[in-house]
Amino acid sequence: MAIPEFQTTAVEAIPGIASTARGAFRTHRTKTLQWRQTQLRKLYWAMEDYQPQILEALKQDLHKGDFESLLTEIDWIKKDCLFMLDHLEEFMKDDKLGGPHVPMTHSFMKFRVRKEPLGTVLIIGPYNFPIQLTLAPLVGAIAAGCTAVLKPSELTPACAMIMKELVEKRLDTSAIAVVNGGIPETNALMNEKWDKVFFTGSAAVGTIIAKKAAETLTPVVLELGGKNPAFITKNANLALAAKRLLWGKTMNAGQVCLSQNYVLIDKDIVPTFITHLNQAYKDMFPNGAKESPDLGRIVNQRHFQRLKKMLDNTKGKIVMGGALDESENYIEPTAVLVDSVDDSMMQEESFGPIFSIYPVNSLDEALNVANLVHRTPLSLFTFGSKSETKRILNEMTSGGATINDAFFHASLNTVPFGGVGDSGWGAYRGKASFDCFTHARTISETPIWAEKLIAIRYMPFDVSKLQLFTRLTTKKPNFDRNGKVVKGFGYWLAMLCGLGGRSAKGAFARWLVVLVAHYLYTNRVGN
Ligand SMILES: NC(=O)c1ccc[n+]([C@@H]2O[C@H](COP(=O)([O-])OP(=O)(O)OC[C@H]3O[C@@H](n4cnc5c(N)ncnc54)[C@H](O)[C@@H]3O)[C@@H](O)[C@H]2O)c1
Ligand SMILES: CC1=C(/C=C/C(C)=C/C=C/C(C)=C/C=C/C=C(C)/C=C/C=C(C)/C=C/C=C(\C)C=O)C(C)(C)CCC1
Repeated sequence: MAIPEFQTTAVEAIPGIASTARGAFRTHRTKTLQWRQTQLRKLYWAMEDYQPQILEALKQDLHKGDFESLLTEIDWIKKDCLFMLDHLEEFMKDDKLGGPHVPMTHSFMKFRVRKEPLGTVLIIGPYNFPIQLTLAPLVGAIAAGCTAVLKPSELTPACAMIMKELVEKRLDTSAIAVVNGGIPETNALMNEKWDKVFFTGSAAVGTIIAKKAAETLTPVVLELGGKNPAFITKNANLALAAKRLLWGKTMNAGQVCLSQNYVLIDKDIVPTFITHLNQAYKDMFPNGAKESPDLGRIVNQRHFQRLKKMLDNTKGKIVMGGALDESENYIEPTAVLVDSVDDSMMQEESFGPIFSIYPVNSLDEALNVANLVHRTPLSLFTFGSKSETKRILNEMTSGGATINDAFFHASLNTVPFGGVGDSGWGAYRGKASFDCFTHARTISETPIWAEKLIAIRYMPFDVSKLQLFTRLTTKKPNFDRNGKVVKGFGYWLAMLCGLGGRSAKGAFARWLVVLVAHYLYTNRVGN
């Protein structure tokens, strides 16, 4: 089966496509467990059956090797479908509210949280993992019972066309559609009313999307990029740090939103680190990176030129790699030793196989620089002692973080993934994907028979009844005006009854030990 030639969707057709998806949601059929399961099962098999075409499309668009395409794109989505199918019924169930959430006075009103699909959603994908980052949000949308329109990146046209075909041939086409194109088509889509827009891409375009969505108070998820730091201290295993950080910059030719932009490293260990980096490079690419069937290419000329400009403008020194070949958008994995935060290699998001090494005098300086370059990056990486790692995690935030490695925290499709601040809003993957497209709707049910009990709320009010109500529903604070915990009579009584245990479990365990000890003592041999 050949990959169809890229074709943009007619802008005039877009309102109709959106309206069909909205209409499908209004039929309520996408809310059923059966519809969700069927679509997820069909998506799973579509990924299996279209595997050869997807592999070919990823090769055409990004020169992606089969190993990466299977691991991070095709098998990723299959795993997503299976995870959702395994947990869907459990995720869809109402959360019954009781215990600490609902006081005794409200206990007969059956408070619960119902999980409702948000409605019809728009998913806008980027080019770097074109299949994963367009279809993984779709898995969440289907699981939640939403209808969806996908807008894959036009920079990976073969993948965009395969996704269109796959959706149109295998899924419920009145509920799920693919619109192909670039800016005009995305603008036309954004002129429609959505119940959520899920955008993955650059901060610049994310800003455009968020502004437009704000006009109609449409909620948005933004999965953006960042200038991600790696910290290396004298206590790190330098050979391992070099190897693992090189991995982070070679997967998908470094076109990974999470990969390190720069490495902050103690100045005394810079030469050793560079030696290890070059050794790791030789081990990974024994015949040179360009000859490797595993290393991808930069997606297009524009991005090739963007990366070339970063290298042309640097005042730093290339200490690994440095070769470029415009004819095939090839950039060798490259490290540049820099001495200023104003360097082009520090200022721009690399999103390619190039990164900078910035020597520092101390961890204090490293933290200052990192907070200055980008205070809320998508990820950060630490290589050092436990206490240094603790300090870095405490003094600098990020969407996610990995200790002793490049972006490994994002290598699992079942744990939440997202940015913080200007590297992203919202999270998905695993249960978070279901929650992302779900409205948590609190429901209560007032029993008819309870009318007398709750008549206190009606005018004319009776203050004496309010006092009783307040006594029943209000807890006394166990702290004073200075924020200090007050250990009153209740506290000491609980401690005494619990034999010093602070929780019911602890008290139970203590009493159990006492009773067993007592039993053994009274029944001891010779008694
Ligand atoms: N956090 C994440 O999960 C994540 C994942 C991948 C990429 N990224 C980020 O995405 C960026 C690279 O991806 P990209 O180049 O595909 O991003 P991009 O922002 O250029 O494009 C993303 C999408 O927006 C559309 N688009 C582009 N310009 C537009 C405009 N002016 N108006 C409306 N829509 C427009 C594109 O067609 C595409 O579908 C990097 O910054 C990277 O860090 C983030
Ligand atoms: C436990 C047993 C074994 C050991 C198995 C081991 C150690 C397996 C290790 C597997 C590894 C290293 C897997 C790495 C996976 C990396 C992935 C999936 C990376 C994904 C990256 C992504 C999705 C990037 C996303 C980018 C984004 C969102 C932005 O641009 C055996 C096998 C030894 C024996 C049995 C028991």
